[in-house]
Amino acid sequence: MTLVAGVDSSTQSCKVVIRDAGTGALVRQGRAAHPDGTEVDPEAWWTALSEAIEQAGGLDDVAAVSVAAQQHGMVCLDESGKVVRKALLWNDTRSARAAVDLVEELGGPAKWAEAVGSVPVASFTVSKLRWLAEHEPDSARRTASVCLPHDWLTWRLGGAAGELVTDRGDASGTGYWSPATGEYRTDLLRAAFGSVPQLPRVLDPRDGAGEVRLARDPGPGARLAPGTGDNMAAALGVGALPGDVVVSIGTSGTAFAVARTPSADPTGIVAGFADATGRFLPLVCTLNAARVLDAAARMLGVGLDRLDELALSAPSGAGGLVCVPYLEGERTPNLPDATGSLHGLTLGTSTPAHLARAAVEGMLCHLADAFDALGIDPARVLLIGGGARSKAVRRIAPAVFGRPVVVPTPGEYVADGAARQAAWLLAGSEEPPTWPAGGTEVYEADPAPSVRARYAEVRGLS
Ligand SMILES: Nc1ncnc2c1ncn2[C@@H]1O[C@H](COP(=O)(O)OP(=O)(O)O)[C@@H](O)[C@H]1O
Ligand SMILES: O=C(CO)[C@@H](O)[C@H](O)COP(=O)(O)O
Repeated sequence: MTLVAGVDSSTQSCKVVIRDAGTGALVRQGRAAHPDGTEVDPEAWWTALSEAIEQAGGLDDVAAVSVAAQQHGMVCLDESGKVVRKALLWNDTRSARAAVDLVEELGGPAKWAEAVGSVPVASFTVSKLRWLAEHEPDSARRTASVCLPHDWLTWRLGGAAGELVTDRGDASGTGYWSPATGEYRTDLLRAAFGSVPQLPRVLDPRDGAGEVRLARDPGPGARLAPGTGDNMAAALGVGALPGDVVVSIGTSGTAFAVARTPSADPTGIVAGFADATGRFLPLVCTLNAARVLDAAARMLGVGLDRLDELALSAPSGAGGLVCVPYLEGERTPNLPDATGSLHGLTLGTSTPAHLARAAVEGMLCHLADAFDALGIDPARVLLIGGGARSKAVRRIAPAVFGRPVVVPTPGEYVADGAARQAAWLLAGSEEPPTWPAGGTEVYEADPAPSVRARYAEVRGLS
């Protein structure tokens, strides 16, 4: 049996799966937590990855490894390859003003969409680099190269030697690489940052990224696949086909689809990303998703299972109580300084059950807005991510989305997608290897348009 490893280094944690390259069967797995916060020393990702690998039984018998990670994070390295400052993550909104300035300077959002398929908001690497140049000029001066979390972890796995590499999917989240032309827009980077640091070489989906070289293992190691952004890996892991929309409820909420042609939304709501197979991945991202449920459970002093029970015991629409869940500011709509709010508190709705229901419905209405913005009438809506483990989410989602939702067996689809990419590298085939599809459950419910309507009424008041 030939083994492959897939890594998901996402916002809250690092997960490693080890699978049979031929059948896709899960053999071993491990996970470790990431620190809280929107700026993180990349060394903490390395520590978590090492712990998760150890827990998964090591890589000694693994033939290929691929790393998928949270998109957009700004990792700046100096001449000697040392990290210049903590990485600013996708959900760090200090670069919001920088994004506004960049959009204005290029002549408006449509110009950016045309140039790189997306319009910068605080999340994009290009906005973070502008922020760095303006607020920490010393760090900016010491920055010899810039890469993304998955690029940096891949480089570390390769022994922190040799060139930095990335892939189309993750490069498309920088704001200075065009999915339509497949080229860096160093002119945009220079205009944003004042200079052009060294950038990772963008690999094709089937290229190799070297070999794993860990200090304790001086011999030839496993082959490294290009890796990709976590959403691109999730599309591969869940086996999304053109015609599907995937809704992921992780730290971020995302709605995305596999497309054959690049997109360029001049409103900036849909980011025109590339995927990990040579296709494209139009995507809408929110800053607030699974952690809305964590916050509601914390406020109620209960665990997530009890939150589910409470939410399911309350009436649809929570008696008019609506939660607008902008707890970390928001990216879609672009309201970086927004806060969350509750509308419709009465004596009747002041109960734990109503609050739990409002949190679940508010989070889902927010995601349904993201789904609508994609403008796709899909054959299937697939619900994945940590939040899809919630019974209340699975039961209420079809009512809020107004259509059935397909919930794949809870699993680590980002890490699985990375593992599939690693198996693809070994196979050398035209398309990724086909692994048997896992189980799914279809959830159906009567549509509840009044829940969406009430949410739409109050969302602008936040
Ligand atoms: N049963 C559950 N009910 C609700 N939320 C859950 C459940 N299990 C996990 N989660 C939430 O999912 C989130 C983690 O999801 P994940 O997709 O791993 O995030 P990320 O990839 O962004 O780190 C956490 O906020 C966690 O509380
Ligand atoms: O910024 C985006 C997508 O553009 C986020 O989806 C990040 O990629 C973080 O993902 P999770 O940690 O929530 O999976």
